Amino acid sequence: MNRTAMRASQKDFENSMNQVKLLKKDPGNEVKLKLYALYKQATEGPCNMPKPGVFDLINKAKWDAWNALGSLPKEAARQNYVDLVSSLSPSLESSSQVEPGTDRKSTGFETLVVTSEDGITKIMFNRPKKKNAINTEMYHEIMRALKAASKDDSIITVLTGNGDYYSSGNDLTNFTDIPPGGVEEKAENSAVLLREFVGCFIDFPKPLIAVVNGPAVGISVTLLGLFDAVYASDRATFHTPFSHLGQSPEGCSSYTFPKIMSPAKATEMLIFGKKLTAGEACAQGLVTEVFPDSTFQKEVWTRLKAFAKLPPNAVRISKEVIRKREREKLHTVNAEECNVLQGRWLSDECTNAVVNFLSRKSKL
Ligand SMILES: CCCCCCCCCCC/C=C/C(=O)SCCNC(=O)CCNC(=O)[C@H](O)C(C)(C)COP(=O)(O)OP(=O)(O)OC[C@H]1O[C@@H](n2cnc3c(N)ncnc32)[C@H](O)[C@@H]1OP(=O)(O)O
Repeated sequence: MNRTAMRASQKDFENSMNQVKLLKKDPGNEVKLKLYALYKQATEGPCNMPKPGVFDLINKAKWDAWNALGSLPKEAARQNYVDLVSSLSPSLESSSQVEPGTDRKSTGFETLVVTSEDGITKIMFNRPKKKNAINTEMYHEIMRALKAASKDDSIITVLTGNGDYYSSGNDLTNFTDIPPGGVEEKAENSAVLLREFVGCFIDFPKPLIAVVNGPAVGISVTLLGLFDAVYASDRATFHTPFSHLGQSPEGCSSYTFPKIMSPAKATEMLIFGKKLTAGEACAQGLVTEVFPDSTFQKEVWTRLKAFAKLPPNAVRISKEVIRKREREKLHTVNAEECNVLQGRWLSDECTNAVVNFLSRKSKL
């Protein structure tokens, strides 16, 4: 039906708003911005809000889209909204039909799938469409899952990723939701969050195993220095491009990496951003063993199930004996790294790198 000659009623408008919620496929940022702008124009009229600051990327993009509609009348905006939604209709389907393996809640977590069986608690990053980038919610959920795993009856805990990536590290959109207190407050809160997050890995009482199913970036790599074993597919790569991002090492890697792989090799990774293959990471001691991707899951899980049959108290006590001497030192290093990073996040070097990624000008 050609709706352009018609005037959309309030009911049509409301129906379209409901249809948007049922979109199966993400229509993309450009369409979402258009929908947002038309909705605001249809309900509030022309944009007369103050322009958001340069760091507030998402709100600035929304403001730009709304402001670009100028003095378009409310009725016309309502009609354009209805037309735009109806043009998206091929992708309108019930949200219950979402395929498995997408970013949907399955176990009380939005960003993780956490399962426990055969003496193993598995924490799987579950944002495959975003390469398992760690957003603020995921930082909190990982901490919650680790705290629960430390108390459950499993013998070992495993972290892995859903999809083709292990994790692409910190979600760079974490830089965009700036609170009323401004970017300084955001940096301060983020340093507190990061310190608590890394602290959960330092204090974890059971063997912590990484099953690195694909490329790993940033904090998902640095944390590996705090794991008890790291098994990697030969598809995995290990990349810590902190200087490129105007940032500095975290996850205690400024301390663990030089110890694990020698100061010079750690420098190549942490300062110069050298990306290691799984084989190279194994040669440097960061990875315990590499498996061909075709047999990776089968071989690793067979091995982990055997580990999980060991006597639980012996396993836990041995981990304590191996790790306890280092714990205090690691907490000190963690605090220092977070402190330095807090300053880095406010630097032009970091801001430019994040803006370039978010405006699609750069990728690693
Ligand atoms: C003011 C202070 C606030 C600070 C808050 C910080 C809190 C704690 C920080 C702790 C310190 C951590 C540091 C790090 O981890 S540094 C590493 C950061 N990661 C990156 O820089 C990776 C960026 N991603 C890429 O370069 C590429 O996406 C990648 C090479 C990983 C994959 O490329 P490919 O072409 O294969 O795939 P796409 O780029 O198309 O990716 C698919 C979609 O996923 C989105 N994506 C992927 N990674 C990230 C990410 N890290 N952050 C945000 N979004 C990510 C990508 O944009 C695509 O999305 P769309 O489909 O919507 O376009």
